Amino acid sequence: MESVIRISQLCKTYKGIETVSNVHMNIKKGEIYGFLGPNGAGKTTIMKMVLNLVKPTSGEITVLNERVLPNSYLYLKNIGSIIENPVFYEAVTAYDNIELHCEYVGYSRKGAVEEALEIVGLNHVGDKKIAEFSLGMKQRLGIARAIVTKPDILILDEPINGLDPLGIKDIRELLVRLKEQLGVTILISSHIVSEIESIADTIGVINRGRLLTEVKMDEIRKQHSHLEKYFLELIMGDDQHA
Ligand SMILES: Nc1ncnc2c1ncn2[C@@H]1O[C@H](COP(=O)(O)OP(=O)(O)OP(=O)(O)O)[C@@H](O)[C@H]1O
Repeated sequence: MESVIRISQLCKTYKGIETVSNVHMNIKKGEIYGFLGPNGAGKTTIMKMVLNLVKPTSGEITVLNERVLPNSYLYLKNIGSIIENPVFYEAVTAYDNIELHCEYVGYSRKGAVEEALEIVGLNHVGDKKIAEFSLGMKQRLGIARAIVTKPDILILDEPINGLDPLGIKDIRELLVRLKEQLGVTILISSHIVSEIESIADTIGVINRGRLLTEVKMDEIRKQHSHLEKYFLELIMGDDQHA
């Protein structure tokens, strides 16, 4: 299957400390790639490098067959993203926030904002100001903003953070729908294994800046009862060698 994001020999050093070390990843078209690792493992840094928000120290990133270079930006039109907590204009309505985003990225399609709000289940509160939104509503709105331009790729950094169990279920179902109905490729990070277990096609596990494994969920299911056990064994085994 075709790779939409290819990462090879990727390294990032901050103040002499290598936080991402020789990482290789292959995210295939139309899959949900669960990017798992403990706090501080390097997930956000890698996602930021894919989005050209952080420049790699060395290595190569290719998105939709285009090499990401320091001044690349056009490829970003194909990607919707949430990195860390989504930030909005608090005094502006949900609808206007998404519309402002569309204007900013130069996207205009009639009904796009309504459609995105509907997909994430916020169509009834489009005229509410963000100041009145709960954390879960903001997370959903972050996804609405990420999908409003109908991107081929979604990069979601811990999008389920702070949601209640029902909210988590909704977002999971939404991501699967986006994959199945729209063929969107999704890279989603988490440090909570159970959030990812039921929806991911492939798992990449990162610890201390190194990718320990990249494996199909089907393979894990064949050999292990739970992803959590597999994940903890990998991380603890790696930490023992530190
Ligand atoms: N701008 C920066 N300057 C210095 N160190 C940084 C910077 N950004 C990240 N780091 C360090 O890089 C490492 C990886 O951080 P990163 O945020 O990528 O991890 P993460 O896997 O996303 O963690 P979490 O699950 O907590 O969000 C951490 O040790 C962090 O302190």
